[in-house]
Amino acid sequence: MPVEHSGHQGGPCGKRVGEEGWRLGWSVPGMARREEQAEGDNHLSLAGNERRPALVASLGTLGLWLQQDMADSAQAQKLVYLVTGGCGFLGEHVVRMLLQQEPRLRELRIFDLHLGPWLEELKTGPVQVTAIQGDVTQAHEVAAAVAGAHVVIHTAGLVDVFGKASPETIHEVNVQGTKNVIEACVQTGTQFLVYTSSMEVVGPNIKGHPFYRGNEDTPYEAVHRHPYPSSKARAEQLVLEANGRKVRGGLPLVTCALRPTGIYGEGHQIMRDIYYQGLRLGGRLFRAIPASVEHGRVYVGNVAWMHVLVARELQQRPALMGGQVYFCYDKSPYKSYEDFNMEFLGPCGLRLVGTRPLLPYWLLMLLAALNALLQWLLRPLLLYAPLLNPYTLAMANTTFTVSTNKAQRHFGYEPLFSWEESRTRTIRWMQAMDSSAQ
Ligand SMILES: NC(=O)c1ccc[n+]([C@@H]2O[C@H](COP(=O)([O-])OP(=O)(O)OC[C@H]3O[C@@H](n4cnc5c(N)ncnc54)[C@H](O)[C@@H]3O)[C@@H](O)[C@H]2O)c1
Ligand SMILES: C[C@@H](CO)CCC[C@@H](C)[C@H]1CC[C@H]2[C@@H]3[C@H](O)C=C4C[C@@H](O)CC[C@]4(C)[C@H]3CC[C@]12C
Repeated sequence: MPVEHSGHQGGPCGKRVGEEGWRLGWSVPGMARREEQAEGDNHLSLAGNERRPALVASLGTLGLWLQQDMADSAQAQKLVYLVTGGCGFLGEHVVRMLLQQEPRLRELRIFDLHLGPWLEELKTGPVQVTAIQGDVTQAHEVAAAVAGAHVVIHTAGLVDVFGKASPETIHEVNVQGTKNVIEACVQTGTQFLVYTSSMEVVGPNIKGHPFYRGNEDTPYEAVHRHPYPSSKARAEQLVLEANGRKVRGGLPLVTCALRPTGIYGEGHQIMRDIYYQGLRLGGRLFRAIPASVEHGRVYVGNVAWMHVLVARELQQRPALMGGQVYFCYDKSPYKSYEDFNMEFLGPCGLRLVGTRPLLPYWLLMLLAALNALLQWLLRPLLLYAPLLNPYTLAMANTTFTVSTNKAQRHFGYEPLFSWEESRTRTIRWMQAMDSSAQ
């Protein structure tokens, strides 16, 4: 069961486009709808040109419309957005979703410790895309990036439940980094802040209590010992407490937090690791968790869409949405962590062996504890960071699922991608990844 993070191997996952294929082909259903609408408008104006007697009057009206249209779009394209962590798994989807779905965007700033080469392709579009290499733990770098932005979407974070980084570093990035973002908004006069929180600010808790299809108001004993959930919980609290603070110029800061459950989709590193692990095991994975343990999952495109929508609607309904938290949800089915992964790994040729866990839970716990010990012993020599440790085992083995419509009620959220689409896109990405490895 203990596995290390993957090396690269080819596998039976199909032969399609190269690894970057999902990036090049990136589009959303809403985009198609906007194109259809534009075509519809063209038909209308052509039909108008055919009616000769009314031509002079129509041209005059057309001129007025055009002027109005140009004025509208000049007026419309006025907002500056900043996405921190914009080159991460979720951040990249948020960036692309904003470019496709936020017509009022004038400039999009992407702030990240590591900038991706794919940013270059975005710079040729109508929106000014500004890539900023920077560190959220450096207050002056954050302030410089935030200055002049209308909206900040703060997704940057250190996501580590495997013991790769020290607790101090996790705290520094996730808590101090978030403090820096809040202070930058206050000092420079940015009024809207959306924070990417996590289901883990709620649970699962260290006692292993199930959270079965709960919502934002479900009582749950949130107890954190692990540095990652503790840091996310503290950062979320800071963001929510900052709601209503006066920013430079005197207007109130409006903040809210989105709490995704386990995100999946194109670019998901852990899915990649599990896939390569399965290949190393001869195309098999061995069931470790009972199928009855439900683990909440949400498609990355829908999480990105929720960020775009919440950022937009926060400006329209600050009184309702300011200081609120929203779970991220869609129509992904409720399943165990392993069964859910098989929705994608299965079509890529992997098999989950066993209808029940193959090892007793006490043995898994022992292996997880052994991994933790090995990590500690080997730390001076090398980084040993397997997927299985006492914390990840507890996460995978505790029911935590969400059932809510708060986002729909507060800001009209509906998932942009159906479950079938989310599944297909994720499978295609895995197949592309596999063919590029061969
Ligand atoms: N992946 C999930 O399942 C999941 C679930 C719930 C919440 N989240 C949250 O979503 C956010 C994004 O997670 P992700 O899965 O995309 O992770 P990721 O590691 O892919 O992305 C995080 C990004 O933040 C950047 N970053 C890290 N430290 C930074 C620093 N000091 N300064 C500037 N940038 C820095 C990284 O370079 C990276 O691009 C995180 O805040 C995470 O806590 C993730
Ligand atoms: C016990 C193993 C047998 O197959 C499986 C171990 C799986 C774990 C590595 C993952 C189980 C649950 C995952 C977490 C969850 O989906 C939610 C998260 C919240 C987010 O904020 C960060 C990622 C994560 C902690 C995610 C990490 C991987 C798991 C622990």
